[in-house]
Amino acid sequence: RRARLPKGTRWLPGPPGLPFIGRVWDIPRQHSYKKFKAWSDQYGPIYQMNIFGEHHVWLASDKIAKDLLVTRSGVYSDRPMIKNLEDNVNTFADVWRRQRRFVHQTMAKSTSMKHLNLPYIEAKKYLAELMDSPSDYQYLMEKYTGRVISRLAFGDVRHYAEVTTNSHALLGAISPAANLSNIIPQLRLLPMWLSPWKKSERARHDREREFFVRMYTLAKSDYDNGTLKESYMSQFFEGKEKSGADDIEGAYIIGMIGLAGILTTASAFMTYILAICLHPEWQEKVQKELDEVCGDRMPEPSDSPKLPVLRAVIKEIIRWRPVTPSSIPHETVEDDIYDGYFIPKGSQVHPNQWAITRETSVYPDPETFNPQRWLDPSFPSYQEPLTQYPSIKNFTTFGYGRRICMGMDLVEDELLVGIGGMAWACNIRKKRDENGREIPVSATDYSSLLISRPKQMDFDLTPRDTKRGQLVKFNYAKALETAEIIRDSSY
Ligand code: HEM
Repeated sequence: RRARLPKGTRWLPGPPGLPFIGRVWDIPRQHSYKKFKAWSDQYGPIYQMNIFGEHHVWLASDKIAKDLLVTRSGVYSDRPMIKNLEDNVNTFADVWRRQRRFVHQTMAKSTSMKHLNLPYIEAKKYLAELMDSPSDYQYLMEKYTGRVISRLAFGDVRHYAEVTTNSHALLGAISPAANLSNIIPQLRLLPMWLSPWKKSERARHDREREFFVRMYTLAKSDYDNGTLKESYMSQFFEGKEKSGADDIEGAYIIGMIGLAGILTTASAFMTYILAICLHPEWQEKVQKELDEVCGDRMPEPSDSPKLPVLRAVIKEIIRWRPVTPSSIPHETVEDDIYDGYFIPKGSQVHPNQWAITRETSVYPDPETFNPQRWLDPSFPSYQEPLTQYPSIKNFTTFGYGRRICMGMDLVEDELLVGIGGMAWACNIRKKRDENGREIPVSATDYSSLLISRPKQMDFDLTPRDTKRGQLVKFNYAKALETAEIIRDSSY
């Protein structure tokens, strides 16, 4: 290693470890991002570590993340191979690289079409179902985001259940906490009969491929018949010649956008419930704002400029509990030198969201859920004008540079009408036991997968008043009657 160090440069600091395996025994399987933050507190906002022969660099500063991943995006925009995934899925990374421009155009078109107003339309169904069955909230939140993305990607809301199942399976496959072979890459060299991971990954991969190809074939036949609705699929068929992608590539690209769009946004919805159980005063503040702006109607995306308090709550949700706290790593395609430190080609660079959202110079008292930090000029994170800020766009929890999340515009609308709709229609609070005592909820009991979410909670959800309860039912019934909303088998 020393021999490769270019003259005049140094290695980054980092926790000392054993040759080859590094410091692997010290990395907890659960919430490892907290340990990586603790090391950045000790070794500085950029540090390195070798793990099983791979070079990792952790970033705990928004400025350094921007210096590297945005300003030097030509070097820092590859994705590391996910060790546990089947080979042909990894080959898919090449397709993604070539087709990113196409995906970008597709998502931009979706934004200009206001996502066919689906976040608003589907929120009518979501709110009606949530009021009917609050304890199914996790399922219903996934169903809401699932129906929206299923319609946008494949032209039909009714594939949401399969998209969701495949998303959960993929999340398990790529999460370090769920698969040892994602931490110890050498495990993938074991033959199939010795490796339970490989066997279950092969089965998962085959199911996913079958689903993607089936969606594609179905959409293609609808497209040929002239019945395919405006969707990412229809845009793909229209631009197929130019994109140069073949059928399988097209199926994968759109399938993957589908999988990216469900569990992420649903996680932020779940944190809203937790945050409001712990800080009911913010529910009241959002309700006051919504009453003034929307009165008797559900909030719509176009209300956004008049709803800074709601946007502050939403932004604080994804700061306080980032959806992908350990981040999604980038990989360097050539050697680089930053501030005199040498970062070799092939380094995996992690902009640790848990650490970056806890930079005390930007977010004083970072563990406290405090939307006020986005509304009050005395906080360093405050930005004006309040008709535009706070905005979740380009926030650190959506990543950086060329690989930044492509779903931000959609997420913005989904959270505004979905969370705004909940605040407009319902009161959420901690459940009480038979003696009227509040049942506590845990502020920290989150899952450890790459997309993190609060564990299932007990809480009370009731209509704010009879009128709003009736309005939610009426809106949904009307949307069904006019076929604005397509019914599904479960409701
Ligand atoms: C709260 C919700 C979401 C969060 C927090 C989130 C976060 C992220 C993050 C951290 C990345 C990696 C960025 C990087 O490597 O620098 C990413 C990538 C991506 N996201 Fe999202 N995401 C969300 C929702 C969505 C939705 C709804 C969609 C699709 C409609 C989507 C589509 C994508 C795609 C396609 C990529 C891959 C970009 C690439 O590798 O080139 N995301 N997202």
